[in-house]
Amino acid sequence: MHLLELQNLAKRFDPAQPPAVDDLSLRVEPGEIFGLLGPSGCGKTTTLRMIAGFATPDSGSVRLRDTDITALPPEKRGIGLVFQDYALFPHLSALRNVMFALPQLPRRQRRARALQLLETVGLHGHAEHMPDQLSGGQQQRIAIARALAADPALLLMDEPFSNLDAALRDSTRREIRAILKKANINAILVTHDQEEALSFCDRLAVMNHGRVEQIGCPERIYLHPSTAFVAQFLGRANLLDGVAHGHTADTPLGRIPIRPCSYGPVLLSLRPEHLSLGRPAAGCVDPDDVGSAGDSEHEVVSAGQVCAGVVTSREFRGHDLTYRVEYNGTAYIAHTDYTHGYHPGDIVQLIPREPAVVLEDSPGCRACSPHAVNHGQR
Ligand SMILES: Nc1ncnc2c1ncn2[C@@H]1O[C@H](COP(=O)(O)OP(=O)(O)OP(=O)(O)O)[C@@H](O)[C@H]1O
Repeated sequence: MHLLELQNLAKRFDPAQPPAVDDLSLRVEPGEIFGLLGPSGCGKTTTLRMIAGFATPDSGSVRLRDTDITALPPEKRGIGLVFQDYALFPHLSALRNVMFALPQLPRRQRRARALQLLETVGLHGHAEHMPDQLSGGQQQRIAIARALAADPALLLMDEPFSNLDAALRDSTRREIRAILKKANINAILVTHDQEEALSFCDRLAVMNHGRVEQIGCPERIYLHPSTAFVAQFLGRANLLDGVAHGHTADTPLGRIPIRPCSYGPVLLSLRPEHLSLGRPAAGCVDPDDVGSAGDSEHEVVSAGQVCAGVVTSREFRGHDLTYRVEYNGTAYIAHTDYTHGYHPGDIVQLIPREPAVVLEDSPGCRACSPHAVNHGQR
């Protein structure tokens, strides 16, 4: 049984505009922390609001533990909510903020249950503190304790870390993931922050224009993006046109390995960390000489040759270096370790270290087997 199943959900606010959510289907499994990731306006919050019952879908259904909850009011759904602004009562202590969410219990039990929930989120020792005596991360943990008071089947978190500064955001994210996992709480995180989604979620859906572009675990989506949008939204990507011949393709960088096996015109994604730089080999082409009159030796760059470009920028990032290299009018990005000593103006070879990924937006490409270009849900 799936924990949550969204089937063909659609929502349009303005008939003159494209739908905010367009035929969206996905499943969340028990025990999972699931992410909805995408740029601003792609429909993440509208999807979350339809799950919570604050927005009514134009069509489609929401099923929680095999029960259709599409028509149920929010308070009957058994779903908890955590917002980015915590929404704590400033005049109530941490304990009383949580007790407020337990009106159904007698006072003594309320106190005991609230203390238990504070313990779950690691704030037992802060029960009597007022919200303004707590850090943003601690306030968010109280908001989570409060959302867990009703023992929800699912916790929805809308950009819960975006009000925290960078250092606190990282540690709060780690702590809250550990809390949710330890207490076996199912959660859906909405975020536009790709690093947050990759590190916090077990699986995620990447959304664009109200639709799901790809669903899968973070590694899978990062290493095997299905579309150019996913490749570029999750980090940086070099996009290359090519013609595939099975496990290789002819591209502007020469003949390079690809995956999965394909034939015909392809669009490829190559992560910057999968492109390394080297000193140009003897006989490698100086880009300024390519096609220059009277230099027959260098006039044509043959397929299969790994070619040389010019370093146009070098960005030191501590753990690695980012280079921009211009070759034949195209800028390529390469991440290398910090021991590389190239500088703007240097002539370097661009060397793919991993196979480039064939994207589903490839024009007219044929996969070697029916499933080879299916990037799947997991
Ligand atoms: N109540 C509403 N009335 C009219 N249009 C709306 C309403 N809510 C959302 N929209 C529109 O629907 C689209 C999707 O909005 P939504 O808030 O779901 O996106 P999002 O991905 O959550 O964006 P963000 O990350 O900026 O919050 C946007 O174009 C938005 O302007």
